[in-house]
Amino acid sequence: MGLYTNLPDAVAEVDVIIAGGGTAGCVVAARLAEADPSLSILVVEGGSNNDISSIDVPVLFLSHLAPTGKTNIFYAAKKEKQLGYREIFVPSGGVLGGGSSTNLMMYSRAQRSDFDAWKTPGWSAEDMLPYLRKLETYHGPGAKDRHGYDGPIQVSRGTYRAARSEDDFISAAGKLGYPEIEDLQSLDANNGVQRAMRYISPDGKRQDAASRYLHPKLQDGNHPNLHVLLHAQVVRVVFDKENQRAVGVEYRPNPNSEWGVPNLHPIRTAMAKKLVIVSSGACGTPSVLERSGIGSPEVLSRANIPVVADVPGVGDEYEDHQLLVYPYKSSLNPEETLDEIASGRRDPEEIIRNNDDILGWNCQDITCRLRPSDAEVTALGPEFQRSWDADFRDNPNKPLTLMSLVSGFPGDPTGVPAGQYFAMTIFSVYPYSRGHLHVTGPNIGDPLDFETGFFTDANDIDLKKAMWAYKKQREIARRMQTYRGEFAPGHPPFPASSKAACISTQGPLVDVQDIEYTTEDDAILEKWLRENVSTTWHSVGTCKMAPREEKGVVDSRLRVYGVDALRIADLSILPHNVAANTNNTALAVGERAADIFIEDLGISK
Ligand SMILES: Cc1cc2nc3c(=O)[nH]c(=O)nc-3n(C[C@H](O)[C@H](O)[C@H](O)COP(=O)(O)OP(=O)(O)OC[C@H]3O[C@@H](n4cnc5c(N)ncnc54)[C@H](O)[C@@H]3O)c2cc1C
Repeated sequence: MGLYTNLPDAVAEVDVIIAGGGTAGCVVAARLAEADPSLSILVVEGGSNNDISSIDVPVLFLSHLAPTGKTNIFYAAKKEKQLGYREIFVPSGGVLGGGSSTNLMMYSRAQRSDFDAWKTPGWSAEDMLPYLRKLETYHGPGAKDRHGYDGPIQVSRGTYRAARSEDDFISAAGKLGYPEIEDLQSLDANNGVQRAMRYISPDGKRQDAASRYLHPKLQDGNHPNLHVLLHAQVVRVVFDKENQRAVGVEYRPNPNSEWGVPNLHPIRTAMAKKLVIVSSGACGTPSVLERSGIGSPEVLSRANIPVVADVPGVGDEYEDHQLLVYPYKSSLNPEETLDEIASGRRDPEEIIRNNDDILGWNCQDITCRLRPSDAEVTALGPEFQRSWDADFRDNPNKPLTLMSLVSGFPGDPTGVPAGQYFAMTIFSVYPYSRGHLHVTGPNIGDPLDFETGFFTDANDIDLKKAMWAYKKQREIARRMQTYRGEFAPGHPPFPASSKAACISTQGPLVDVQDIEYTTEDDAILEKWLRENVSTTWHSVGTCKMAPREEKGVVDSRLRVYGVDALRIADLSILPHNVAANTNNTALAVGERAADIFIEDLGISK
């Protein structure tokens, strides 16, 4: 099997190198190997293999978010004034399979108008639908022509669901005018709620890109030219003497890898005869490019890196969906939430030994796409109304926010009273705020100049979206039969005299009317949002597919401007954001990219 931690000399020169074996990287590697088994391919992945039980077993997903964990890379942003001078740490997949191996397994597809808004030949929704179908074996409801039924990734409800929470949420959302939609992932449906589908097989296994695309090819004996080097971080791309053509990569052992052997060897080089494809994710790819001399001359000069190609868009316009999470006390039973397992009251080893159905659960039972009513838009003020009129009003395909129901306390349970909780997670899509992510020196260990930019947009439109979403999710929660009040430390500290104050209740609320928030309450909410907004782990757009003069880094065939034989395939290329959790778009980018590279390499399929 072509998995290495130390590269044999025979593999030090291949046809194609893929720098990063994440979601998109695994798809590209497997599809290229499938198209031409004689093509020699080397994936250079910074992290370990994905053969870890917390990856395979869905219910253990929270372990990947522990800051001490080794399965994610935590990209540290600087303190940002508008966020109460907080430093945000943005986790991103850091093992073979990337985010698909460490994520929360929510199945969520971009909207039709998201792809169309890219305005890029070959990437419209109609162009992308065949790839969205090709990647999946779908076990859910909906129109047959929208889904795939023989692809590598199984999409199902998994082996477990909290049916009472689902029904309760759907009934409460219905009272506020949001209907249940059986397939909210059809590209066209919007403004409703869905019983969640997941990247979990019907028998309860995580469906990550490494397990489903790459390993089968590594193990089937028919792809001897497919190789994967683990625990190896790509420092930079190597060019020919004229600095025009990418001919390889320099890499070093990952000193942070729990499984790697630090300082095993110095920086080494692997050579590529045909293509170098960078697929290190939206947080990793811009740094690889900048260390290679591709980027803004000002950024490169500050970092003491000679310019190979002047491409000013690299690392600019960083975007992420902006997450807020709100916990509630509930009357749910222990088997209906994650709380017993997450708090250690139930031993995970025991449920693994018993092969309990709960193993195949990600605790996210509902997903929603929501838009505000006209009156709610107006109430958010004239600037918000202008943004809405310009960007949303006439496009009913675009939601303002995505929301999920989590069956359990959504974080570190330390200090949280024993009990059963549920939570609403909300992220506003299409943020107006932008950040950046640049290197500050030529070495891989040099600190990053990274700002998320959350809530920096003109007129605070992103903040107003979050204010609307806070009020909306709370009204849904208050109409649920299992609601027993807010878990106060997870909500803004409204004073006891306010109608918005957090409460405890012994039973469900009756005759629920919407909370009226005063100007003082809104100020408290705004401050709280600034001090608590965080990453949704959906980084995109740092090496856009757009014209170079519009901060683009790659063209529609994913060719990096200014050099030859260098491509990008990951979520850094998104020209505009998507109203979805981003794994599906990463898989689809991988599929589309693979087809482009197969054509460019002259491989006939
Ligand atoms: C905690 C978490 C929860 C999420 N939950 C969901 C969800 O429920 N549903 C959903 O749809 N999406 C979710 N996502 C988002 C989704 O997983 C990502 O958007 C997707 O994985 C991005 O794919 P990518 O190919 O662009 O990059 P990645 O999958 O991040 O792959 C990048 C790869 O490059 C490697 N790498 C980085 N730098 C280097 C280097 N210098 N040298 C070598 N290798 C390098 C990394 O180790 C990684 O394997 C979540 C993400 C995270 C992190």
